[in-house]
Amino acid sequence: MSHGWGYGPGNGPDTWGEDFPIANGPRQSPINIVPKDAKYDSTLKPLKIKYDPSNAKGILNNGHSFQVDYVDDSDSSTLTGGPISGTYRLKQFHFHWGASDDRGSEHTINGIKFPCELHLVHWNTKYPSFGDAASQPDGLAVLGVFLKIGAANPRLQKVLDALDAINTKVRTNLPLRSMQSNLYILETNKGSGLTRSNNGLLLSLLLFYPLLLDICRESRPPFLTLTQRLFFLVLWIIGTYDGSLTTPPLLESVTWIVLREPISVSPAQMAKFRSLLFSGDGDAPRCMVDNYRPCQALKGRQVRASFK
Ligand SMILES: NS(=O)(=O)/N=C1/NCCO1
Ligand SMILES: [Zn+2]
Repeated sequence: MSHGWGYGPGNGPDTWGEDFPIANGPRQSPINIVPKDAKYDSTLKPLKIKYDPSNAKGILNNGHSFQVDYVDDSDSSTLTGGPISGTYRLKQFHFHWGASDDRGSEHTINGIKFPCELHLVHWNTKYPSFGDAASQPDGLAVLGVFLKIGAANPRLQKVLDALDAINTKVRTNLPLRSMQSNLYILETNKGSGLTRSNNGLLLSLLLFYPLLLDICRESRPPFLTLTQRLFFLVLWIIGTYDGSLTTPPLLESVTWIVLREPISVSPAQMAKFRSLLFSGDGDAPRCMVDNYRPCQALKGRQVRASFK
């Protein structure tokens, strides 16, 4: 039985070009980001993230990573601004990580690897579906967030708590009922009049909360109300560029938006990621680690940044 693509010695990233020749294409991902070579682009608009936790529909182990899938039949969870035009809907998020803390991220910064990288995958609503968008040069936008070793991330823990139920590769989504209430990070300050219904900036995934709150603290002019401060939330982009999916079919349809600020993950939480298996029930167990593609050639592409 021919094994599909994976991260092992016989089916890893250096073999993907056999079935997916685009692996050697002109805009492959990930890449090494060299901040001093990135071009500061003052025209980059503020990134606007709006996620509705009730859109989360399931979590699954797909044999390459685990992902949380979102209902994407409306514009209730979207990404706008930054380098993209129009509205992109959240489809799913997933992670890439290493067998040890010295590796695991797909993008690198000055050659430095992080232990883990979060990808939030969005599709351009100018196309009828994710599948249609995925074959278009401006079809997808993926937000990349690095995870760095530090304090345990209580909000990340809510996601990791679900992993015991998807330890092996499965084909179906595990309902997320128990997690939905926790998937949201922040009840924005009710006193500020920002409520679930009317707040377009309801903060996004639990994974961003500490990040956004810190940015809010750093960037907020003291005289502004929380409401106004929220609109000053700035997510610094360390690198945005035209790239591809980093997993087969490696389609060159992704606008990558890699954030500068990492979020924290504890060693114990990293151990939880590493407790997953690539293998399915009944197969010889193979630990799900090192599920990252190495950096690809830049091939003349310009990487832009939202800060000097
Ligand atoms: N790592 S990645 O580029 O986000 N890859 C994928 N594949 C399907 C959706 O996102
Ligand atoms: Zn990914």
